[in-house]
Amino acid sequence: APALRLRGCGGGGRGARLVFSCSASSSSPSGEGGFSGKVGFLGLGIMGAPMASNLIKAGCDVTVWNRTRSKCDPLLSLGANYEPSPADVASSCDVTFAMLADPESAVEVACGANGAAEGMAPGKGYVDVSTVDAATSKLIGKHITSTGASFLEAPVSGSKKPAEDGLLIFLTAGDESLYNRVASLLDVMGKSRFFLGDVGKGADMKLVVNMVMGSMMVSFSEGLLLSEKVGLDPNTLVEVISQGAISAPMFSLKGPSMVKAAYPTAFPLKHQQKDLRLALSLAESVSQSIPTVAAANELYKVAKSLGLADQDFSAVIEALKAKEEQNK
Ligand SMILES: NC(=O)C1=CN([C@@H]2O[C@H](COP(=O)(O)OP(=O)(O)OC[C@H]3O[C@@H](n4cnc5c(N)ncnc54)[C@H](OP(=O)(O)O)[C@@H]3O)[C@@H](O)[C@H]2O)C=CC1
Ligand SMILES: O=CCCC(=O)O
Repeated sequence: APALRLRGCGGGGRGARLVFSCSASSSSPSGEGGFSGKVGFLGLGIMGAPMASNLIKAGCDVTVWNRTRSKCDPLLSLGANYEPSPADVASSCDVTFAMLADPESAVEVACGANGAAEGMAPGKGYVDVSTVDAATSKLIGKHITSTGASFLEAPVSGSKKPAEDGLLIFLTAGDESLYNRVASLLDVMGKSRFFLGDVGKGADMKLVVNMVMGSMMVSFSEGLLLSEKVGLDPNTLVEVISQGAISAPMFSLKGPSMVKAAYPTAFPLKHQQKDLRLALSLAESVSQSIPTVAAANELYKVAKSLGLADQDFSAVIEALKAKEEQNK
């Protein structure tokens, strides 16, 4: 019998809440209340590959596509099917997930030539788990729903390791019946899910979370460098922080390698900068001032110009080091 597992489920509508419930479907999406049908997955990068892999391992019938074809191979070895375009995946599957880099690629894959919308039809669903802004998500949703299919945005909190471990947090919004239909699939890939209302609310939540994270990383970087400059061991700073009120897994996880100037990529710096850019635009849309985020964004831009776009976002500390050098 499948093991019982605690899962957090966001309540519906406005003011979503975290309600814990027991789910008996941690390892299998099929069964009562589960998903029966074919699942498509578009975009097999750092996040998409382990998410699709977990669906396959849970027994789902998965069909994959990725712009760079070779990234499909490990999934095909696990038993996935392949289709040569997003449209072909969408037309051969009941529900299709997409995990793309940014707004431009998410729109291209969903709405472009041979895009997923071309393969959509009534009864099918499209779940975009990429991090994009609300306007992009609404545009994609409009294309998908114009075919009679349903649309759910479901960006995720959690990085490479939670994706591998099936411990992501889904921030969903859009079609609530599609949300309920794919709940068991989300539970294979994640540890909790929130339904936040109309399309755009999931994207907004994701950008707010990531803008906090991006600024935290800059502040942490400044602390590491200052501690070293005043003769403290930055490793001790990491340890002290880990025991106090500002303890965060991110600091404990990334601090030791940052001290060694190593930035193995879990969350690419270029994506963090994209999220800060989108968060700044979100804040602008409601005349909210977010000066700390604006300053952090400038540092990520400097880091990109130093050739660090594909390193982990913790490499932003190198932008501070470069500024130090300039000031000498
Ligand atoms: N990494 C992380 O920790 C997290 C990332 N995210 C978000 O998830 C999304 C994916 O992130 P991640 O997996 O890390 O990113 P990657 O850069 O590893 O993967 C990006 C994916 O997008 C595809 N892609 C890029 N441009 C195009 C295009 N023009 N047409 C078609 N496909 C394209 C890539 O294809 P190809 O292989 O051909 O390049 C690849 O499959 C991003 O929105 C990111 O912000 C969210 C939570 C955590
Ligand atoms: O978008 C990336 C989020 C990374 C994380 O939540 O650890």
